[in-house]
Amino acid sequence: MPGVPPAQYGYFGPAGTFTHQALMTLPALHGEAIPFASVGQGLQAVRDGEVTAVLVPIENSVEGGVTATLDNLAYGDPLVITREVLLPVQFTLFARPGTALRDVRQVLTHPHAAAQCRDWLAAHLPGALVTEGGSTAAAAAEVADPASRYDAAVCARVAGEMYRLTPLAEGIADNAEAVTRFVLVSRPGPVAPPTGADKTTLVLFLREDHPGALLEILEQFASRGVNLCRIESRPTKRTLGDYCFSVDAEGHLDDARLAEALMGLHRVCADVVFLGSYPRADQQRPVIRVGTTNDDYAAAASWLRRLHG
Ligand SMILES: O=C(O)C(=O)Cc1ccccc1
Repeated sequence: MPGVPPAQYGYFGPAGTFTHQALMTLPALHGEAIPFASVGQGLQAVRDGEVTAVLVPIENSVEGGVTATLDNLAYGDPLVITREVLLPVQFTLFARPGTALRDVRQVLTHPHAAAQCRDWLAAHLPGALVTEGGSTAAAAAEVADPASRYDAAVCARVAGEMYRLTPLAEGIADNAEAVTRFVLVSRPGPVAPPTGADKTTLVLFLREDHPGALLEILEQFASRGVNLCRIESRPTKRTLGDYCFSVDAEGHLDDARLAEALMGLHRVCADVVFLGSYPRADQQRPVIRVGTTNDDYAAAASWLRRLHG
């Protein structure tokens, strides 16, 4: 179409990262894929309008939350999640051609990859120093340089092949079932309509520390029949012991039970950051409890109006 610039999608790169592979599973995103060396740089490029959206890792089934992503979304200028992608991750140890496993003294990889292969590395390379760097693919690129001090990288098979490295050991994750969750992040805009299997991400700041403060937050969800699929505390970075809560709730902003829970949270919290309602990657629909459908809420509201006579 003349005059309309093609969309540009950023991802946590370089080429060959797990995030890059996750982006490839979204063929509906037509546009140029642009790598960013850090989550922060990618998210800033969205804020600055350099790219339409960026794909970043947010959570791993073994290692937990990706704090660089959670904190940037919680404390940076407003952004929203519009999609999520789940990717099973498998790790391979790659070295420069000619290097044998017994020659490996220094290993470079991403912190989440190091954490997920910790037992294997301790058992098979007990004397090796494991250094955590930018990304798994950046580690592969570094190891490919003959002048590098690193002998091996833990990365995806595609990354090792891309940089013409030699696989020394495949499937080295301590948990073969590990899955990483990635989110596509855009500037705030109209929320896409519900699909019936949606998630809403929020960051909740307590008004003041008091007994039952967390219970008060949880009650807003529980009393409206809203299930949570993730909750974790993150330091507010103001003072030691001061936390906010990063939450994924089942449902969409257009679901009356979730909207009512949000209004309740707005009353009891100092701040509620809305990070988007988007379709669940697993398409799992919520169990809807009796009395919590949109029709139930509408009927309750019209009953209340009728009380005026
Ligand atoms: O470094 C990468 O390849 C990433 O995309 C981040 C990451 C690292 C380990 C597991 C999943 C995602």
